[in-house]
Amino acid sequence: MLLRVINPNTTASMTAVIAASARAAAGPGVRVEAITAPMGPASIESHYDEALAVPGVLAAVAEGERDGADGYVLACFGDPGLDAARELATGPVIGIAEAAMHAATLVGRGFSVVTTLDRTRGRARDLAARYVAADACRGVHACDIPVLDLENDPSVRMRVVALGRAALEQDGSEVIVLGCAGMADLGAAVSAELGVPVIDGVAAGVALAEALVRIGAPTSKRGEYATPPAKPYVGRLRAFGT
Ligand SMILES: NC(=O)NC1=NC(=O)NC1=O
Repeated sequence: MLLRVINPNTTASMTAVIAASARAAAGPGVRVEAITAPMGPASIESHYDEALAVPGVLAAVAEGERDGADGYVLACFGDPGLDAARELATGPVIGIAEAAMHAATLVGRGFSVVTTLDRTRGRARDLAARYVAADACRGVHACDIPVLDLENDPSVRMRVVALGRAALEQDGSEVIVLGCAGMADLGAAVSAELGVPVIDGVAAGVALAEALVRIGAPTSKRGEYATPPAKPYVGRLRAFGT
C-alpha cells in the first residue's frame, strides 16, 4: 500500500518531522511517501496562506494519482484543499484536523485543541463544527509560537504541556489534540506529562487512511467528489486546466 503524506507548506524540515510520525504510525506493508508542496507558503498561519497552499496540495495529489498512490494525508491542521483533493483522488484523502478530531471523540467525551498562533483558532473551531458533535471540541488554545519556530524553540514542549494542562482544567476536557503538523513529534511526551491521550493528527491521519484502503473504501465518485468537469484555466493556473 502506498500512502502519500503531503506537507502543504514548502518547508522540507517540517516535512521530515511529519514523515517520522507518519512512518511510525504506518502498519506493515504500508509505504509512506512524504511530499513537500511544490509551491506555496513556507508555513500556513492565515486564511491567505491556506488559500495559496491549495494549488500545491492539488499538484501533489495529481502527481500521486499518476504514481498510483492508494491514499493521501494532508498534513496541515487547516486541512487545506481537502474537498478539492477528494475530487482528484481515487483513494481516501484525510486531513489531519479531521483525523485528530474524530480520533479524540473515540477516546473521550470532550477534547481541547492546542495550536500555534491565536489567529488560527477560528479555523480550528470551524473545522470542529464541520467534523464533530457540538460539545466535543471544548476549547481551542494557542501557544502563540509561529509554525516554523516549533522545530527550533526548546521551550515548545514545556509550553504545549502547560497550555494543555490549563486547557484540560478550563474546558473540562479529557483529550488533547495537537493543532499543528509541526507538533507531530510531541504527542508521546506531552501525553506522558498530562496523563491523557494526546492525538497527533499525522499519526491519526495515516491510521485512518490506511484503514479505509484496507476495508476497500475509496473516495466515492458518485456526486460531490466526482472528477471535476473539464475546462480551460488561464494565467498562472493554466497547468491546472483539463
Ligand atoms: N494551525 C497550524 O499551525 N497549522 C499549520 N500550519 C502549517 O504550516 N502546518 C500546520 O499544520
